[in-house]
Amino acid sequence: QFHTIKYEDLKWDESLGQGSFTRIFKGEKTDYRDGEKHTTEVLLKELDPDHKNCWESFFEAASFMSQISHKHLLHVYGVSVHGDKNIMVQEFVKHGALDLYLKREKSLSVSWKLNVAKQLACVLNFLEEQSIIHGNICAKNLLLVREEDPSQGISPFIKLSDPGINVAMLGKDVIMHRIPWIAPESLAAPDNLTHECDKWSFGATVWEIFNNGNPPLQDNTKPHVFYENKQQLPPSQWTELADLIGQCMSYDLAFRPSCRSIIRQLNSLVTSGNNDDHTVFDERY
Ligand SMILES: N#Cc1ccc(Nc2nc(N)cc(-n3ccc(CO)n3)n2)cc1
Repeated sequence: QFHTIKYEDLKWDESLGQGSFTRIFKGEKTDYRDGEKHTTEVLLKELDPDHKNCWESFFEAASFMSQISHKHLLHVYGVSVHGDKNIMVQEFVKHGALDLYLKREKSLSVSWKLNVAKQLACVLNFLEEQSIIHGNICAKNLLLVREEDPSQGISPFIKLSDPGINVAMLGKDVIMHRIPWIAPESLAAPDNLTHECDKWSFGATVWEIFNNGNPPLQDNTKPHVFYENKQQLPPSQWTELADLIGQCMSYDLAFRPSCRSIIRQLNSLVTSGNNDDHTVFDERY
């Protein structure tokens, strides 16, 4: 269910950091087509050898990404296994993960943020139509293919990355670190994710996007208390935005909006031009 790539056709360049249980490197893959040698720039995502028991879930994520294609879904070329190394070979996305970009770029406009949120809603809708659950939607798993260039009228372009190791495979402590992105009902039953779980995570991710990648919970917050007390993330001063995030992050999953409603509400959140000046979240959060 996915393409296997020969280890000797891969070349490792610089390390680009690490996700949870994985290390990522810039690299190249070589393939020989119609007698010619083609070299492609790739992202090599290595599963940590001390988590090799998760290799099935790691490759499940790869096959998940290989089975469907959408303009806002990351392309996965295939996988390579060499000794105790499990490697997922992905398209190299120029500007990397959105969580770091949000933290770095402090003056992103509200229309930039709205545009990115709409792209995420679009791929969320596509996944729901394909009855596919991602299970790990967050700014860390959004990749920035193209920066905006207002002078050329070029808007940002994002892709959703693979979901990584299935949350059911992860220990309790790791699941705790997924609060507040993981839906509350998934804490108790991480092995039966629903489309509603992805909507909860969508709400938390939109919150991140509009909050410049600031951490949703203060370090001193005990994660499980947040759900026990049915707490919400600090609301935006932009009421319509706060309402949408609040609907997606309903503790009662029946109250979470359909993807169509999410898209409709995002489209009605027109940037009335002047809301770029006032802060959508006040600075103390
Ligand atoms: N400096 C810098 C820099 C770093 C990465 C990229 N590119 C890229 N391409 C992908 N296909 C996936 C990722 N990821 C990054 C985190 C995760 C975790 O999921 N993936 N980064 C480009 C520049």
